[in-house]
Amino acid sequence: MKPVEKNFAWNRGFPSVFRPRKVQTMASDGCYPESDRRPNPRSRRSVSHGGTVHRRRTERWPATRRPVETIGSALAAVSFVSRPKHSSGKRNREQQPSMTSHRIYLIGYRGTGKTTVGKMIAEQTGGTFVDLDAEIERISNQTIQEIFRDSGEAVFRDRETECLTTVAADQVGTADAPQVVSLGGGVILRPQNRVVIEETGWCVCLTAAAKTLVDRISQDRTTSDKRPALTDLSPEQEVAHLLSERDPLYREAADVLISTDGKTPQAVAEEIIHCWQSGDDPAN
Ligand SMILES: Nc1ncnc2c1ncn2[C@@H]1O[C@H](COP(=O)(O)OP(=O)(O)OP(=O)(O)O)[C@@H](O)[C@H]1O
Ligand SMILES: O=C(O)C1=C[C@@H](O)[C@@H](O)[C@H](O)C1
Ligand SMILES: [Mg+2]
Repeated sequence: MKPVEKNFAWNRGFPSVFRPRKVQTMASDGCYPESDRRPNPRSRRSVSHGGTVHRRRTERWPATRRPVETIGSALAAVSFVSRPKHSSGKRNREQQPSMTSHRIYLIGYRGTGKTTVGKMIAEQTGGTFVDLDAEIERISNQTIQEIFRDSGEAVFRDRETECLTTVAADQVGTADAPQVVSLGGGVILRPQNRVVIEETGWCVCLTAAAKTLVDRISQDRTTSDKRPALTDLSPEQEVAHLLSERDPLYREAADVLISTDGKTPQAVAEEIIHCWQSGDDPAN
């Protein structure tokens, strides 16, 4: 079921202008066929509009999907997706008994602010913070750029799943001081990652218009180390096409969508903290 949105503009302005140069079908692990990979990451892949969309949650928990409601003016850009409860300590354990951790996952495309906002939430709630990309770099002793260059995206995705699984296994955080985990922009590509996210935390998806993302990514000083090209398209084309491919997956994984356009990271952090502390969908 699709979330109702406000200020949600991933694909705005990019419908037919930017066509992929070559269309490939994304495999279920979120990567492209090995045979199509070339050594240089910048020329390694093109993008697909036809990537597989896995409908895991509607198949597993059809009864828990509910219509989405937007909420009042203070949180006008927040959309609630259909999970029954989140993990702020008021989770309905009968419905999802495996959920015992107090964890906020942040997902969203590169540049939506997951790392920046995640740190703020942890600081302001007294919780702990984990950045999954930083964990992957730590266990690899390489930057993400170097992992892509030396080992390829498939190895990066394997390490991403490994790190996510490790982090998710910890029973950490409290309702007042949650563990905040900022995930990589592509973590939602693998169905198994989405299951882990679903079962071990409350998931907030940050969004922004494609142009906003291109601007933030190009201006961020960590981009050369952390954001290798994912296609051989221009930055603008890459963002537009990957957003269109990932959009359904972000929505599937998210409990809440929050637009970050025109908001400071602090304002975004406050929205998320407010939602977390309110303990349930405010519209209910
Ligand atoms: N709400 C915002 N307004 C303006 N700039 C922002 C906002 N959020 C983040 N930024 C800036 O965008 C850049 C990317 O932010 P950040 O690294 O937090 O994104 P990310 O979602 O973690 O990206 P990635 O998926 O690549 O790790 C940084 O320079 C950050 O300061
Ligand atoms: O969007 C993506 O696929 C990525 C986003 C970053 O967070 C990193 O995880 C890496 O650069 C891949
Ligand atoms: Mg980040």
